[in-house]
Amino acid sequence: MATARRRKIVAGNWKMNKTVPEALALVRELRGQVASQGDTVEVVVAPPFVALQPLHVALEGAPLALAGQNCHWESSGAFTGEISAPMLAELGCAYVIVGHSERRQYFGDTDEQVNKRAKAVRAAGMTPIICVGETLAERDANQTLAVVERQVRGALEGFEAKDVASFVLAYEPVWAIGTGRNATAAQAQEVHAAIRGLVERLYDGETAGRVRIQYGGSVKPDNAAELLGQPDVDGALVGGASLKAGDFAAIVQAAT
Ligand SMILES: O=C(CO)COP(=O)(O)O
Repeated sequence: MATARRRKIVAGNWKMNKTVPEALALVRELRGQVASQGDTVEVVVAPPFVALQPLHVALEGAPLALAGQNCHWESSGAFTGEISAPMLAELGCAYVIVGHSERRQYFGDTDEQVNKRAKAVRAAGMTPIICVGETLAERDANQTLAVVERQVRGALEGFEAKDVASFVLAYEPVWAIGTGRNATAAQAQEVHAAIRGLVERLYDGETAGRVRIQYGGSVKPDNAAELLGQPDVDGALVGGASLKAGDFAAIVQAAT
């Protein structure tokens, strides 16, 4: 497999948190704290949709990219309450998270829908951050690699190597999300290596060497360095700890 030098990517998934004034205050703080890491680590924030436009303006020239937390697969139409990929691109988003386990659990997102969303993101010129991960019951039943493989295959269906090489995959074990119980570095590395191996089988070594794989699930300042130090862990997708500038900046620092 090609040993490409992958630039680490740390993204904050704010989920349904922060009003617009709170979002502006958080990025104002963050901007100062992550400014110097901008070259070695890519830093991304994914606020609620309503904060995207004000943050787009506030982040002008800052080393912080914007992401949407989800999008619909059609570009427009009668889909009340939905947001399309071109709408997110217009607001300056470089990334869109698709297939987050909360979408799969609470809103019924299927592998096929995740694939359609990822295609819409790519077609709009952005990069999908495709989330996969097993539940505790699946891990206990030794199904982890089978579940993750099914999700990755489903999400990547119909994509070519050149697309996938630029994508971000995020391994987020469901049992580690918001629980304070992170996967150990060894558990994360095992699944990340399996995902990279699968990308090599589906595409080629060059693509597998370039695709970036984030770990997510209770990433905090005190466990980030060990997780991010694993050879196949190319960044972090951070929930709770991304809501505090100091904690998020410390995780970004751990990625440098
Ligand atoms: O779901 C996550 C990021 O997408 C992880 O959330 P926590 O960091 O709060 O566990």
